[in-house]
Amino acid sequence: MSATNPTTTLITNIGELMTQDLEHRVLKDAAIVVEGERIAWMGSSKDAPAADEKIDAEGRAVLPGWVDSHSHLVFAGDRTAEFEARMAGESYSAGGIAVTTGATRSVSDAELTRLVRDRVAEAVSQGTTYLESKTGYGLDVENEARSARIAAAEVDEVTYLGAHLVPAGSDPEEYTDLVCGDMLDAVLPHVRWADVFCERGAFTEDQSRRVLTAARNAGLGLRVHGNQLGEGPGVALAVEFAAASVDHVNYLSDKDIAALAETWTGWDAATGQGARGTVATCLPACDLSTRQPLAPGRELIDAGVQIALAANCNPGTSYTTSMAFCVTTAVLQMHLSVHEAVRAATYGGALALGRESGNDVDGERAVGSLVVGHRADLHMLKAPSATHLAYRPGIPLTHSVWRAGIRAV
Ligand SMILES: N=CN[C@@H](CCC(=O)O)C(=O)O
Ligand SMILES: [Zn+2]
Repeated sequence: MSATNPTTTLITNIGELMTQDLEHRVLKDAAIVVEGERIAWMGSSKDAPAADEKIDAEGRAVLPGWVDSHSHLVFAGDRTAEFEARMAGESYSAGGIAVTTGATRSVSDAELTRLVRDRVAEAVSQGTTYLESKTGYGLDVENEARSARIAAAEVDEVTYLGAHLVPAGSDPEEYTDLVCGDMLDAVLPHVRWADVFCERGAFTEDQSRRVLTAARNAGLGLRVHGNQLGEGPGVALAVEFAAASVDHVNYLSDKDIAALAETWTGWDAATGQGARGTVATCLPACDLSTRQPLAPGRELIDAGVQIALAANCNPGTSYTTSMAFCVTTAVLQMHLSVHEAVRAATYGGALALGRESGNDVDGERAVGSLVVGHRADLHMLKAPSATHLAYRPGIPLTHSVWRAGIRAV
């Protein structure tokens, strides 16, 4: 252990340490040492070194904290009435985004910040330790820039989603110009990613292509909301632009699955080396709340596609921050194994955000897996194994959480 930072915590007597590392190791009767913000040591309890502080896990399981790579946390208001109508048989349409945009524009910066902060706290209390949020409920230059600025202060990764909906009364082509021009310039200091809702009722293939091109030229990483409400060009566009992820992916043709798989052929899963492909991000809470077919996570994995699971917290389609619920659903209804589901919600999310391997020199530590040198993002369960996440559905199983080495729960 380094002499420069004497604060070390040994967590010992871990019943199951699911590392989600490249070897997919699951250690029994394990221990882990956290030093500052990093993982300093992992191994068998009996070999554990001394530390400043010692915590007895009493046989509980420890996993990486959840990496939630898709959310829309910058909003005010809710859409209870729309949800009730949907449960009564209405179908989801993108138009509801306008309702949230009106509510979001109407609150002060301080109130919007408080709302985002409360949602982050809710997520962390359930084991989420790394969180992305999109803009997309501002939809004009001033309000998109405000959303991006507030998000940048509260979450780990910010995605620009000016291309969420064409505001009522705007010409779609002129609005797309704005998204690619002044609005992009205004958000740029605060964001690392750009996204486009490529779907009927939102942005066409051509408009989406323009948004992705402008964002790429501005140096942003790309993601796409695609194939949520029907088959469409979203996946093909994401592949064409080498996007980091395509999200939703409910309606996929065989060609879409093959195209996604093809993006991963230059990447070696055993070493994490080579060109990363496009992650398919499945959003099971959203699928249930919109009564869409669950994304074909099993087929995607079997085809060789790296997938992520994310909560997609937003007031329209998925008003939850619970990654555990997504993992449970992925096991019970999407036919993933527990290990696969936890991997998609940790390592998979990190892959989707380009944070699965880190540079330990400049502090950009990797997240989503438990490896010496990676960020100490730990999730201890009130259970002896991760299997309990699916075996005991709906039971809050978070016992404690460390985020960048700091005890958060
Ligand atoms: N599908 C597009 N965007 C959000 C929903 C936005 C809303 O309805 O407010 C989603 O990811 O599901
Ligand atoms: Zn979304």
